[in-house]
Amino acid sequence: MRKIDVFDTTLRDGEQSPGVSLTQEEKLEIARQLARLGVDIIEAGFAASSKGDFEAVKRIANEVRGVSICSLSRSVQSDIEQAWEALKGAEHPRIHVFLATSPIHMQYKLRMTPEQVLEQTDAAVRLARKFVSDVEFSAEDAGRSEPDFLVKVAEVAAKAGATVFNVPDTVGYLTPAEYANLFRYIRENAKGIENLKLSAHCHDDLGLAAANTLAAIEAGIDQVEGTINGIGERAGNVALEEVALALETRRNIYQATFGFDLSQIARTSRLVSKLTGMVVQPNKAIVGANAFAHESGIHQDGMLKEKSTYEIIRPETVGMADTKLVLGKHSGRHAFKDHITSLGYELDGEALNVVFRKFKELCDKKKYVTDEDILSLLLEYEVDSSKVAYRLEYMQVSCGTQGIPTATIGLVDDEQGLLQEAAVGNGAFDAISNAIDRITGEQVELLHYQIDSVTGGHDALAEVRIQLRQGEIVANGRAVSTDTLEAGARAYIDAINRIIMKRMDTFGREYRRLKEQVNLHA
Ligand SMILES: CC(=O)SCCNC(=O)CCNC(=O)[C@H](O)C(C)(C)COP(=O)(O)OP(=O)(O)OC[C@H]1O[C@@H](n2cnc3c(N)ncnc32)[C@H](O)[C@@H]1OP(=O)(O)O
Ligand SMILES: CC(C)C(=O)C(=O)O
Repeated sequence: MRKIDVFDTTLRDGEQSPGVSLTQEEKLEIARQLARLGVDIIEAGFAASSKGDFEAVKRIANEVRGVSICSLSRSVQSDIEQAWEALKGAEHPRIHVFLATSPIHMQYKLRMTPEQVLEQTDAAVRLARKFVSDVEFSAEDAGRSEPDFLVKVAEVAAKAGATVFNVPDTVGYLTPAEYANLFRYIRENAKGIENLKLSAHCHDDLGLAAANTLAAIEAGIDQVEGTINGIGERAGNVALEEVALALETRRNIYQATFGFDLSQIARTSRLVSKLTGMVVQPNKAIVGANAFAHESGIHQDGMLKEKSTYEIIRPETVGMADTKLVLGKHSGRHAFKDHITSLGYELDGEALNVVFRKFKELCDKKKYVTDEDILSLLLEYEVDSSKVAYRLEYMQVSCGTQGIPTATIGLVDDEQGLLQEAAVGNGAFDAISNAIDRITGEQVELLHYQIDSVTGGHDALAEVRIQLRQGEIVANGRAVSTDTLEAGARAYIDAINRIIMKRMDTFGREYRRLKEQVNLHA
């Protein structure tokens, strides 16, 4: 297995993401975690760019051991000197000098001729080599540079003492085949670069950063540059965790490794996301919240039977929590049953069908169905009073700032079928309860009405609890719905049904008492 050097630039190119600015402490914390992950070189910053960056590079150089610490530097004397000042305390210091080599950059940005670029490359690398034995030279915008000119730059850099020649696709322009061919071209045509390590540095402007990096690896390069979570200038850099896992999962193709402790990937990703404020998109490969989540019934069924049906990487390999079977509108009975079993419920047959149907209805109303929602459905099923008397068939409510609140209610009773009534009230719920009272003919007193949100958000389930009294009998009703008025109506009906249940039970007990008395006297 070929070992590829990993050059992490989360703290330099990653910090160039708009809006990201890390403190010294934060940079140090990330650098320590990168060392734990197993990167080979940490580009700690651009020492000459600001006092803060200088100090951060210096601290990381002094405090992080076991890895090379590097500072970026323009090909100018003062930048290189400052890089060295900052890196002095490092166990393995590297100075990374760069100069653009594409016609566009040379003409418009640097206002230099190709000859001047060659001269400055030579001078910059030679100066850096006076301070350190490890010097990387980057031909900025190599992706849009003339291959023959790059060959010349590589030769000059190698002769001046560079150890690494980086070929950045600075603007993410190349395709995988073009990038791979560029490396082959340089390796085959440049003279005296046998000891020069070739390095890939990809940006994701066309979403090709990972594909380009892998193509470069296939072309035999020695070093990969990238960032954690793919953060960086514009669309970002290649995400190192993606390449690491591609190498791991497709060893048969690449036969190369980063040598990472893969179990540190999730932790590193979370740390970088937290400290930079760059949120990881849920569907991001390897480290996104959905990367190991399965929502649809067919996939969940497959996962329950054999994980390899839909998973090419085990989440624990990268330190993520176990696979999530997310329950949603696309889930099936297998996954639903498995999930409620994990919540401590054993349902089968018709009972499972009833709760599963209610779950599907809820999924059509709510974006995310949480465990609390499911527990509410299960509770509602367990204590379903509609088996005793009334069930809500429909309700229609009219209310507003003007006019009288009015409710039309349709209840079903197994013996009498559909029963309908309308009523007005002081408010919408009052109108609803009056219409229900008309249908049931029950004389009840409302003792308590309480509404709570089961979960958060606009589509949260509302839970209504109601207490009613009829003479000596007090009964509680409870219901949940995404509609607060519907939850109120169902809770009210639930309480009435329980009053009826209790009354029947009381009559039953009285009947049994009288019957026992008659038997005693007989
Ligand atoms: C592809 C990359 O990611 S490259 C790294 C990009 N990162 C950064 O730029 C972040 C840090 N940068 C900074 O803080 C500032 O740009 C500084 C401190 C480096 C320079 O600031 P200033 O002196 O104000 O110059 P400014 O940034 O406006 O312009 C850049 C100058 O450097 C020159 N330059 C650009 N690249 C190089 C290079 N590799 N070597 C030498 N000179 C260079 C430009 O031609 C321009 O020179 P000019 O002033 O003669 O026209
Ligand atoms: C400085 C170089 C390596 C760079 O960041 C780029 O070209 O994208």
